[in-house]
Amino acid sequence: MRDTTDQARGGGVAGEVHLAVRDVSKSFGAVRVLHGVSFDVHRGEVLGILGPNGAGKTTLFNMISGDIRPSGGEIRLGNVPLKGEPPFRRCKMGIGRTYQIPRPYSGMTTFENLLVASTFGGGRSERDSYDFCAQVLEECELSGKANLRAGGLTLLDRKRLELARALASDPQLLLLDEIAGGLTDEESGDLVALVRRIRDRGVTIVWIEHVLHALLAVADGLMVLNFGEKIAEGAPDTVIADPDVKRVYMGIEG
Ligand SMILES: Nc1ncnc2c1ncn2[C@@H]1O[C@H](COP(=O)(O)OP(=O)(O)OP(=O)(O)O)[C@@H](O)[C@H]1O
Repeated sequence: MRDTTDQARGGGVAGEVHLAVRDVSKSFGAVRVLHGVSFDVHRGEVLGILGPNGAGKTTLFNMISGDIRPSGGEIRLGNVPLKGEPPFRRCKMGIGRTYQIPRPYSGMTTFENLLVASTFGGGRSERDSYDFCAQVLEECELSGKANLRAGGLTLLDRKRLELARALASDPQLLLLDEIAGGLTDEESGDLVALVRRIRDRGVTIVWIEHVLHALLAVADGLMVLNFGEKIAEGAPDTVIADPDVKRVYMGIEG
């Protein structure tokens, strides 16, 4: 049985603010990486985050997941300030994430990787985890790979496993960091279909991605970062037509 209530895990009503980021900044020593970034993500929404290399996108995720602390500002899950909550608590509160470079336990099987995420990350009992992880494997089209060592999987399957591990903690807010990078068009199409299925279950998704067509296929809204500052936010069509975005992100002079 879970040791956290649905409310404590950020359970709530579709459409309400699920994640609130307010005036968040981060500096590493004298290097300012993010400055005064604010945005909301509504429950059930898919927000895509774009920005050139080094814009501060992953740093933002690291602060939401609790891997690093902001230098200033506030992050709230619903109405709950996340300040002071360590990553494992945030995971139990319903925040799941993937890493840009997949981080499976390579010596364990695919299924064992999910069990670890489900029991330690999601707080499920081992007994409950077996059925739950089998469902996640099926959803991520990894059932046939359940007993293979994670270290021997193809790139697509490693990306699927990275996503499956995040899902095994049963998140209500899922942070995806460049899961389509390096895949063929067909493979990234499969991944988009999977992200849509997860969204259709009501999971809120924030997706950092350079593969624009993958993001545009599923995002309800886009936000663009450049040199640590938000330069655009809104409906996908409006954002990609924005002259600043074209110049900065796509290298097109308007
Ligand atoms: N722990 C750290 N110490 C010092 N500098 C860091 C640290 N983490 C990130 N940075 C710097 O912060 C900046 C933003 O990095 P970040 O990884 O957030 O960018 P990004 O937008 O995710 O880029 P990419 O698209 O290449 O993944 C970079 O200049 C990076 O070198």
